[in-house]
Amino acid sequence: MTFHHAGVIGAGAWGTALAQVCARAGLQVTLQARETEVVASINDAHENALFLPGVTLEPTIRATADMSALADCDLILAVAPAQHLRSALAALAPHLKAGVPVVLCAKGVEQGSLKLMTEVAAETIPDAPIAVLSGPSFAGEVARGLPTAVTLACDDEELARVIAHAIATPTFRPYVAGDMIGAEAGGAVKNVLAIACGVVEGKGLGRSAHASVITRGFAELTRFAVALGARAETLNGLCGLGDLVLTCSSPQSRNMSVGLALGQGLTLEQALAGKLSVAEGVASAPAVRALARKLGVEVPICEAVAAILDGDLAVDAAIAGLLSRPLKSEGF
Ligand SMILES: NC(=O)C1=CN([C@@H]2O[C@H](COP(=O)(O)OP(=O)(O)OC[C@H]3O[C@@H](n4cnc5c(N)ncnc54)[C@H](OP(=O)(O)O)[C@@H]3O)[C@@H](O)[C@H]2O)C=CC1
Ligand SMILES: O=C(CO)COP(=O)(O)O
Repeated sequence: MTFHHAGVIGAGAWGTALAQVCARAGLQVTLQARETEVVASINDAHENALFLPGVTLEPTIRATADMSALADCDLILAVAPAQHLRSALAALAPHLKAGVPVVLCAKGVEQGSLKLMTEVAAETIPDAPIAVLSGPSFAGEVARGLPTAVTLACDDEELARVIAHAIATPTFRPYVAGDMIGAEAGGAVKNVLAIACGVVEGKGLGRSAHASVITRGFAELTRFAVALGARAETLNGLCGLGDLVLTCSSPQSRNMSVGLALGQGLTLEQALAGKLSVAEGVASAPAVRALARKLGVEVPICEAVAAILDGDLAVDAAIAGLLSRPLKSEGF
């Protein structure tokens, strides 16, 4: 199987960056956006002025508002945010040819249903071969051609390899893996943990606290993913540890910047005011909390983040609560 024409759903920052990657990898690219101004900006000025300003896009990328324009694609990358993936895939379904693989790129858990993105895809496009792309990748960096490596997970190893080769460039290295649940759980939970790290930063709690939250957060993330059916080793890779370290370490992360604002005393409403872009951890935190409770897994940092976002727990009380938990073991 070889691919020639990639369709990208969602022209936010990441969809646009992935369209850029695919174009650089030599694929014909059709990028579907909902806003006509985004379509015009990409087609006329080769820039996504709304979601990824300042990056010159490959001139071969064609944007469209019309989902039916993806009917000729032999590979689809679904990059709508997690809370909109269901409606985006439902809109794609009538235009999706049999056998065309769909790569899920959103990082989140669906609120209400508490479903992972692969479960949403199983309900909306049940016959499509599915893969998951996740890992440390700030859209702006990737779109500018700065190097990174990501996880491309799929049940079908051969398909994972073919997709990885089709979208790889000298600066974008997909590593294949067989564990889709691990890849998507890693991406969803690291966003919640990045909010926690932002709070640590905003409160000025220091580098040691920051490293402790990343490490205990990683334990939490792995526990949660394994309870969902993931393999722990997947979380040691780019889609787990790799993305956690990136997102928890830079205010370039929308999730970390929300946490920073909360730590500095802003309300959630103030932290999100005027922002077009998504901080997926805000919607995923309550879903991760609910799913963890259902699975009987302890996720104290995610619980604290969800309670802060709900307005049920003040930041200082959340910090005091985490610090006063019974002492634990790292293993004997
Ligand atoms: N930005 C990044 O660095 C990275 C982001 N991701 C993940 O990619 C996903 C998309 O994020 P990103 O591209 O950054 O998004 P942005 O915040 O840049 O853009 C917002 C996106 O939301 C979409 N959107 C808003 N409302 C709706 C709606 N009602 N229905 C469908 N789509 C809607 C927009 O679609 P439209 O264009 O059609 O308006 C646009 O794609 C997220 O899950 C994110 O975690 C993963 C790796 C890196
Ligand atoms: O997923 C990302 C990097 O891998 C982007 O993180 P933010 O959504 O927090 O900006």
